[in-house]
Amino acid sequence: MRDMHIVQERSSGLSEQPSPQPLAPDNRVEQERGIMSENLQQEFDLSTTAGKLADFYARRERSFAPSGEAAIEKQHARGKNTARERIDMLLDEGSFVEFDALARHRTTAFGMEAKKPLGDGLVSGYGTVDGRLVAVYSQDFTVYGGSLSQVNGEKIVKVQKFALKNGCPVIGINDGGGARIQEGVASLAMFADIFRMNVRASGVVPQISVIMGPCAGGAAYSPALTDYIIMVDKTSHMFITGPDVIKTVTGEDVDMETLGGARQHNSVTGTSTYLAEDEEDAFDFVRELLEFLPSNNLAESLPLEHDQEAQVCVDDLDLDTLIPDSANQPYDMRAVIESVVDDGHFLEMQALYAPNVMIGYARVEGRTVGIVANQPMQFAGCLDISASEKAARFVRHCDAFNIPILTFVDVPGFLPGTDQEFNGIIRRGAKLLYAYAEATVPLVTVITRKAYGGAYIVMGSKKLGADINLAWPTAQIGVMGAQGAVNILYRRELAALAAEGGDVEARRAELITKYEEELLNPYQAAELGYIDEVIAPSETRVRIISSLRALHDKRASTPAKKHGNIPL
Ligand SMILES: CC(C)(COP(=O)(O)OP(=O)(O)OC[C@H]1O[C@@H](n2cnc3c(N)ncnc32)[C@H](O)[C@@H]1OP(=O)(O)O)[C@@H](O)C(=O)NCCC(=O)NCCSC(=O)CC(=O)O
Repeated sequence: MRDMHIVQERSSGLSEQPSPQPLAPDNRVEQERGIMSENLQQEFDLSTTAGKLADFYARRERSFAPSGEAAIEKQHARGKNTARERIDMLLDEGSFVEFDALARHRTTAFGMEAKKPLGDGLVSGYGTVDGRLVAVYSQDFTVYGGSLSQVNGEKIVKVQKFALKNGCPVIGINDGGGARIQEGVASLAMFADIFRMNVRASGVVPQISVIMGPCAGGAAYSPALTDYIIMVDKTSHMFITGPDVIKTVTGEDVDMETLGGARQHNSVTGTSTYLAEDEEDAFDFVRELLEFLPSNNLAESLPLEHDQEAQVCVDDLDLDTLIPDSANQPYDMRAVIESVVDDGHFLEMQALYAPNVMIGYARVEGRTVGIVANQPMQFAGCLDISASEKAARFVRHCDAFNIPILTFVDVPGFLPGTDQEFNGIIRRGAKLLYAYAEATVPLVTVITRKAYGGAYIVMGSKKLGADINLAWPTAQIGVMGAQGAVNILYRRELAALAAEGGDVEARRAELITKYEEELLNPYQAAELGYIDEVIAPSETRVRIISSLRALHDKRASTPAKKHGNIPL
């Protein structure tokens, strides 16, 4: 019989799967066997069973710190945890089962045969988070700077395949110097295998990358192919070419933090999903994210207990006074989201990037929903290139993993300007159209105020495929805002009035009021069936509950094809 840890599960409220049984012995067991580290280098009598076991335990013990204690201290001094400590921080206690702990590189170049640390710079295997299976790998910076070798690349591919076969998320913890220089193309080629597996797994199992050190060159492209990238403030850096190469080629001076620090990738490039304060915060975020996600594209995310009342309650009434009388005055769309989801809890993704649109997860009656919402507090909620791409990728992710999407609309249009036009808003804004139009998951859209022009169509409109479209009495659904419409429709009349010396502004104001009353409301859309129901704001939570109940078993089919051709 084997000695094993008792697997201690986090108490999460999730219904739990049987956990894998860990094999790694704890220290007490090792002590009883009398083979603690001071004895590790001794010779064993391999002609006896006891000697073979002692030799095995010694090898395994060595694999836990392949570069020795000094290297671990150096890693700590950098403000970073080791590859193993990180896995322990992420997984349920004692649940980690390691693969390939005894793997070694096969390179002889540059005297490398003299240094063949066990595990070859990567700790990998499987374990559980909140009792649910995950595959994991973690680069060990203490071994050749965590660089990617042929052997540790094969280890990564092994856990990717394991995740794909067993339908579990795969989490990669990155802390490495890219391709192992001494191995040349043997190392480079492994990137291709890893990228291909990233692409095969895309849309099948959730893929999460946690960046906890350098992640440069080719190494940056594997995280880029995954669904989420979590970066730790100050200690993580991603870039394709580093400061030295940039200086040589372009003459630009740039430091690591400015080039590829966590803040840059969270607020400017949109590469990162979450800016973690420290490593603990990063893993807290990953665990919470995993709670919202299904394990694979054929599974549902696990429902949690909830105490939602399916009828309007006192707290719901706050929404009836949220929308300002003036259409130009902003309000916080987050208040709408928080008032309709369970416990007011919204886990926002990419909060620092393109904040004019918010994306993230919440629950309704205990079940995961994806949320896409214009934010009138930022650029008046306009859609621009960054917001369109951010929301498009999220919609496609939710669709791939069967997560219903709630869309909250207050959008005055696409952001005007030559900057947007020259940077390709036609092509890049079309991504969001594409994403909504191809989505087959339940789609529920609520228009709170402005829904103008093409942006109205994009944001989960009825004809684009949404299942249930709701609007508040404050909704303004039209081709454009009143000012712009009046200036176009009555240009001649207003010019003639100006030439006669008449009161142009008074007439303009009169025409604006007429346009607003006749066309900027939800009722024309409701007459045409593009809005299924006009509801009081306070009825929104209850109506979302009933909509999602009704759509739970939605079936939708799409024509057979290899794949579409989304504008990229
Ligand atoms: C990753 C780093 C920023 C970390 O800098 P630090 O100052 O923190 O640490 P350091 O330089 O002392 O490195 C720690 C140990 O790791 C080793 N080391 C670092 N990177 C390595 C690599 N790619 N291959 C083999 N060993 C490597 C160092 O020699 C050192 O070994 P020891 O402890 O024995 O002294 C830097 O080492 C670095 O810039 N490395 C090279 C990155 C790179 O250019 N990679 C190739 C990318 S090309 C690629 O991936 C393909 C492509 O893009 O096309």
